[in-house]
Amino acid sequence: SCVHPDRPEPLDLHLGMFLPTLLNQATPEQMERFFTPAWNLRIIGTYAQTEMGHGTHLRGLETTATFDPSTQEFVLHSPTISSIKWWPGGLGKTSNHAIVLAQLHTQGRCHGLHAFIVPIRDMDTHVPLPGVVVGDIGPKFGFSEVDNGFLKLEHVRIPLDNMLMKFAKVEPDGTYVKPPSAKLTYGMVFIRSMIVGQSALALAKSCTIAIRYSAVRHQSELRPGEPEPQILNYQTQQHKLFPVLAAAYAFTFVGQYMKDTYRRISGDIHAGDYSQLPELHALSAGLKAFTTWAANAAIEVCRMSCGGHGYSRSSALPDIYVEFTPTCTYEGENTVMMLQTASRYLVKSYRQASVGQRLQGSVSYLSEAAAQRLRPRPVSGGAAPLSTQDLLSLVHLYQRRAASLVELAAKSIQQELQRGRSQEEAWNHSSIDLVRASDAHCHFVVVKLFVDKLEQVDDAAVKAVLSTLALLYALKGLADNSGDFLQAGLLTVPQATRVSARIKELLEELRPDAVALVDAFDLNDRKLNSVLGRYDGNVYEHLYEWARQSPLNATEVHESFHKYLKPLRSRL
Ligand SMILES: CCCCCCCCC/C=C/C(=O)SCCNC(=O)CCNC(=O)[C@H](O)C(C)(C)COP(=O)(O)OP(=O)(O)OC[C@H]1O[C@@H](n2cnc3c(N)ncnc32)[C@H](O)[C@@H]1OP(=O)(O)O
Ligand SMILES: Cc1cc2nc3c(=O)[nH]c(=O)nc-3n(C[C@H](O)[C@H](O)[C@H](O)COP(=O)(O)OP(=O)(O)OC[C@H]3O[C@@H](n4cnc5c(N)ncnc54)[C@H](O)[C@@H]3O)c2cc1C
Repeated sequence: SCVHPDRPEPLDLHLGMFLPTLLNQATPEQMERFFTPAWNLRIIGTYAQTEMGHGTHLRGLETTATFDPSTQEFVLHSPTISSIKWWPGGLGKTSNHAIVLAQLHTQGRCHGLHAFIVPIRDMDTHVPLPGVVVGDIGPKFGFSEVDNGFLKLEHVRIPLDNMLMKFAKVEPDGTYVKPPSAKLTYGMVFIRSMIVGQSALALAKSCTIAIRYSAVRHQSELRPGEPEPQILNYQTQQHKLFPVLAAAYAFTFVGQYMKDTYRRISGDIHAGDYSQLPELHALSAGLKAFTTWAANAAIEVCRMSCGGHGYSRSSALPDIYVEFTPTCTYEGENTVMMLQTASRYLVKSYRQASVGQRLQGSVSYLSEAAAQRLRPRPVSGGAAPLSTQDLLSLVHLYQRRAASLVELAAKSIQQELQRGRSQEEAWNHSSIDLVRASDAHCHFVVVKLFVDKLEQVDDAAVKAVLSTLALLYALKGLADNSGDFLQAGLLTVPQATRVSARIKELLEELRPDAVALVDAFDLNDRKLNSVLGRYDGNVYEHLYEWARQSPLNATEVHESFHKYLKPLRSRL
């Protein structure tokens, strides 16, 4: 992706959404007219979909685009205060165009959300155009480099061929031509797929900083009379950081898989084959939510594992957190994405498998589970023997947990319906189960992809240490979610005890390779921008140097002494 992955920038939306949306939804003529100047930064655009009143509920968006056949124009309008476009990155002060998502009205009928290219500022003076009220939405939790903005459109007219018409069309007489698939206008699959790789990068940066720092930080006493040990020798420190390290590798492989899958399926879509779009949507929505939630929590674990210095901006961990955390909200709020994966894919696949349909792709295990349900259950009914060494058996355990939770969610809906609830109410009263099912499905996909990746590793030593990481990732996930596995009859209490013991062994096994494993991410000091995570480990001298550079230290006596303290003293 041409987007600068390190720090948010005002051009992120232009590069990360405006250009890709043109590539996906513009006609060849529109590419000529808009893509070329946009590539040369003459046109700078943003993606204006969210409004003050709606971000998730796309069908509830209020901005209208009404076709006027007498002038061959669309009239773009914000009818209410809640319809004002709100949040788009780069909208406040940077962009001179916006791709505006609006409800299309033509010949007296509404045809739902479509994309329109709307000039918002004069190309030379950058002054907002007539009918355009635009500005910045004000300070935020972070993203201070980005002018997230608001946009109020007051009967702004744009030409007919400013509607992105690769799929849907409006004829000069106002006739609406449907797209080959209504789902093509949703978009956002590209960026959700890319965000999975961003989760991996955020984890790699955070655990590189925390593990390197834990190797140079000495604190307290392990054996009386001996020098203070590296804090990386404490089991609790390893228990915090090594699962994050394992997840960083896991998500790196998943991020690559997601990118490859996006490329493959979007290629099919451009060739007119839309059959894989549901799988791509479900996978990108689910993995975006799963990996961002996990990474978001892990960044904080890394920060707190660095003690006080972790809280200093010199560590870079506060900035990594502040810049990463909105990924759980934007591009599809995580809970909503998990519900999409469950409701629009997993439960639908479960029902198809229950009537004997052979499923493909990431849900093929549901067919196996359906066939299993038809076979007589073993008398023992107990959990199968558990190997804490055999990765393939662990993948199978995750698969069975996912199948069990999808079945539990589907049965919950059925029970709610039998209680007389409506479809919508039955789904809403099962949504906790639906999110759990999606989470388990994504967790299975991540574990499976990690293990599949090992098959491609030839170097025996590398394969051995990656296998140890994969085992730790799988067993830690099993321990953290043991309730699911116990409830599904996939784990016994003695087995759970063995898992905990095995995790401790793995932490010890990984200790000698921990620093080499973060060095392998090859994140140079400029990219890390962290005093604690410096490659040379020379933390204290650079921490002192960093503090000395603080603006507050520009003068020995700060002006506040003369302005406030001294006058205050004289009045006491
Ligand atoms: C890295 C660089 C950083 C670059 C820097 C990035 C900086 C951050 C920029 C942030 C930008 C943004 O946030 S942009 C704004 C992001 N906003 C969102 O993502 C909005 C989230 N909300 C939604 O997507 C929708 O409201 C959704 C939740 C899907 C519900 O919509 P609907 O009710 O219309 O749809 P449903 O009835 O649920 O589903 C109808 C059918 O459409 C399918 N469907 C739904 N969405 C689909 C989709 N996207 N693609 C394909 N198919 C889809 C479903 O599977 C259903 O298929 P069938 O079952 O077969 O019918
Ligand atoms: C830093 C940042 C940058 C952004 N950049 C852009 C941009 O460039 N362009 C753009 O168009 N937008 C952008 N957005 C907006 C973003 O896409 C929305 O904030 C996001 O889609 C969530 O929608 P919302 O804010 O309406 O939250 P809501 O949907 O109101 O979420 C609030 C709560 O309601 C819950 N909820 C909502 N619907 C359901 C449901 N159906 N079932 C269960 N629970 C539900 C959610 O889970 C959440 O807990 C950005 C946001 C941020 C924070």
